[in-house]
Amino acid sequence: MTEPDALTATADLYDARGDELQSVCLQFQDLGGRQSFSGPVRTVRCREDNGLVKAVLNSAGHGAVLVVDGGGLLTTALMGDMIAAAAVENGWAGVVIHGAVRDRTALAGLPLGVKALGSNPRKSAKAGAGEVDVVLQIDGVVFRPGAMLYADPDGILVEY
Ligand SMILES: O=C([O-])CC(=O)C(=O)O
Repeated sequence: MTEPDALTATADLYDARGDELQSVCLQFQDLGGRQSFSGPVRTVRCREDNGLVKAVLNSAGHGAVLVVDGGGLLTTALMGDMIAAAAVENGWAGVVIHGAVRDRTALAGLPLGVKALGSNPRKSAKAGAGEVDVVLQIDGVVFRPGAMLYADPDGILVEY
C-alpha cells in the first residue's frame, strides 16, 4: 500500500470541493502508522462489542476505510494490534473509531490509518452484536457506505 499523495491534503481538497464534503469537527487522535489515508466508507455500529469489527477487518478491504460508531464510549477498546494487523493484511486503508482502541504503540507502527477518540486497555465483548454497512451519523456527519472519506492530520472529510 502506498501513502496517498500529498496533493490530496484535506485542506486543499476542501478548498476545491468543499460543497461536496462534510468535515468532521470532533478531534480524533491519529494513532496509526499512516496519518494520511482515504478510501470508500464501510461501517460498523456496535457498543462495547468488537465481534463485528474483527469479522469485517478480517475480510477483504479493497482499500476501504472502516468507520466504527462505538457511541463515543471509551469504556472498552474496539480494536487492538491483532485486529489492526489483520486489517493491513486484508488491504484496508484505515479505521476511524468513534470510541477507543488499545495497543497504541503497536498501532503506531502499522501501515494503517487509525483515528480514534482515545484508548483503553480493557477489551470488548466478542458476541458480534451490532450492524454492518448501515448509514452512520456521528457528531452530525453522515457516513454512507461507499462515500469517499479523506483523512490526514488536519481532520476527516467525507462525501455527502
Ligand atoms: O481482541 C480485541 O478485543 C482487540 C485486540 O486486543 C486486538 O486486536 O489485538
